[in-house]
Amino acid sequence: MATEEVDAVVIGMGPGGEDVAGRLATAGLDVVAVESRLVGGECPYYACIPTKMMVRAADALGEARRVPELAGSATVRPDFTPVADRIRDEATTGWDDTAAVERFERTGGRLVRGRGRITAPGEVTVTTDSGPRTFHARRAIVLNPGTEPNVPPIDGLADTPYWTNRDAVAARTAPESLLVLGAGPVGLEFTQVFARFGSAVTVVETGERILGPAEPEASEVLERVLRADGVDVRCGAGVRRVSHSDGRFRVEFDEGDPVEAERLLVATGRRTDLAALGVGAVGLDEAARTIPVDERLRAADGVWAIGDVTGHGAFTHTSVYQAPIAAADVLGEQGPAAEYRAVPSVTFTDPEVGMVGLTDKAATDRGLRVRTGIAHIPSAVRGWIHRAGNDGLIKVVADADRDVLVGATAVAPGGGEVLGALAVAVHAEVPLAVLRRMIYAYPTFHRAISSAIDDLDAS
Ligand SMILES: Cc1cc2nc3c(=O)[nH]c(=O)nc-3n(C[C@H](O)[C@H](O)[C@H](O)COP(=O)(O)OP(=O)(O)OC[C@H]3O[C@@H](n4cnc5c(N)ncnc54)[C@H](O)[C@@H]3O)c2cc1C
Ligand SMILES: NC(=O)c1ccc[n+]([C@@H]2O[C@H](COP(=O)([O-])OP(=O)(O)OC[C@H]3O[C@@H](n4cnc5c(N)ncnc54)[C@H](O)[C@@H]3O)[C@@H](O)[C@H]2O)c1
Repeated sequence: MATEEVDAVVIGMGPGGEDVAGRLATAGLDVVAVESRLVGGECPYYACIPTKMMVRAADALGEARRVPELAGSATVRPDFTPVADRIRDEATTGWDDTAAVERFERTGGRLVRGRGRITAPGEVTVTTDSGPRTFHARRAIVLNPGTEPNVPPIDGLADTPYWTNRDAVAARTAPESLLVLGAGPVGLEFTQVFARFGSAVTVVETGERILGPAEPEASEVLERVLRADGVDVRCGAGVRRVSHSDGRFRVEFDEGDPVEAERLLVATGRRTDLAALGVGAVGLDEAARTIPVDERLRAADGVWAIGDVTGHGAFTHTSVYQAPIAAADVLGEQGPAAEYRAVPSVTFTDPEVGMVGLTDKAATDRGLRVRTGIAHIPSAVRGWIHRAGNDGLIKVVADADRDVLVGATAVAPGGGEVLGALAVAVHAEVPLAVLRRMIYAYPTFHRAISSAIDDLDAS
């Protein structure tokens, strides 16, 4: 088998891989991109985009149900078909990546469909349907393998037709009943969507609260809202056994009664497989979960890594933030280095949970002298006007020694949008004195930021 000489090989065409491969090819490099599934990765076909189409529809149902409290009457009869059609036709084109492949090939790059593995320094071997192909990358190997759903080793689970996010986004109907394992962002977005479409949903979390890494006050608000949506929320619950018969799942717990449901969604986090990627060949730890990278995304000599696998936040915006930095470094160009003090994230429930920087606990664990302030949305003017669906709060975390915000959480209608101002404050390390004297539009949800900062002063 002859080795093919190229300038760069990109393994994995997630959002970041697609970006970096396109940039390198546009710059004139001979680029081979290796993708085993769909060009574009998890986000457009199985994650961000289809789930947010679901969320948009579920939000419309949620708002319509608030009409009686605010504006007369409305009859809501949920139908999942428009959502399923939109995901199939608009978001994923029937899970077909032709347009993305053509977009990449227009940059001059070549796509090789198959699984890539580093087989020696500078060498990638791709297992394709027509046999292995080996490439020698003169300048760079860029790794963007993303993550796979993590399926816990629960007795019986592997033998059942459980769903992961990849199955749930392809649903044609909302199940009559759904049991969700895991109350992280994935589990909670699906939980609320299907609950609002009429499924009887139970969400089971081994941790002591939902959305564990968030501020506890955010978890509390969201749990209350989910319960009001009719969701059975079970925290601190150990699953002992899962079985499936006659079209129904049965889940047994370490304590308490078993639960039966038509569908079971496993949303218990993500996993990587660095051994399969062959990173040991370039001196990296194959047993690790993530690939450590420097501020230019360098992982080893001639190897860069971007996206979820770097462990800097499993978000599309992280992957596409890192991609141009890595591409510039491969091309030997000057440019800004990666900084992660203000990585934002939004869990797109209603209310949205926007977070940036450090939580109170994370800042305290780092040894900072922390002060926090909270403003509750229902008692802010806009929240009071909003009434139905006004659950939420803004919590700010300040470094008392430097008088800047190091983290913030916005749980609110449009909490992800409210987060924008807080993300600027944390990223740019805007002095608290400046945040105190600026003008916040009246009556907006984001005006509650100034109340949270006042609360900080009072604490
Ligand atoms: C249900 C869900 C909802 C989400 N919602 C959001 C959201 O709203 N906002 C947000 O920012 N993030 C969201 N995320 C996270 C987001 O999907 C990821 O962070 C994003 O896809 C970026 O991942 P990535 O670039 O690391 O690679 P991925 O998108 O995971 O793509 C990696 C690609 O590499 C390929 N690959 C892997 N190994 C190999 C190999 N050896 N050879 C060839 N190809 C390989 C895979 O097939 C895949 O296509 C969500 C995730 C899930 C699961
Ligand atoms: N809106 C967004 O930006 C968005 C949306 C979805 C996902 N994501 C990203 O995708 C990643 C994966 O999300 P996720 O929610 O799958 O993972 P996660 O790791 O955030 O949450 C998984 C949850 O499952 C629980 N769990 C683990 N084992 C369990 C078991 N056996 N039974 C019950 N619960 C169990 C964990 O305690 C945890 O709370 C996240 O890191 C997030 O960054 C982002």
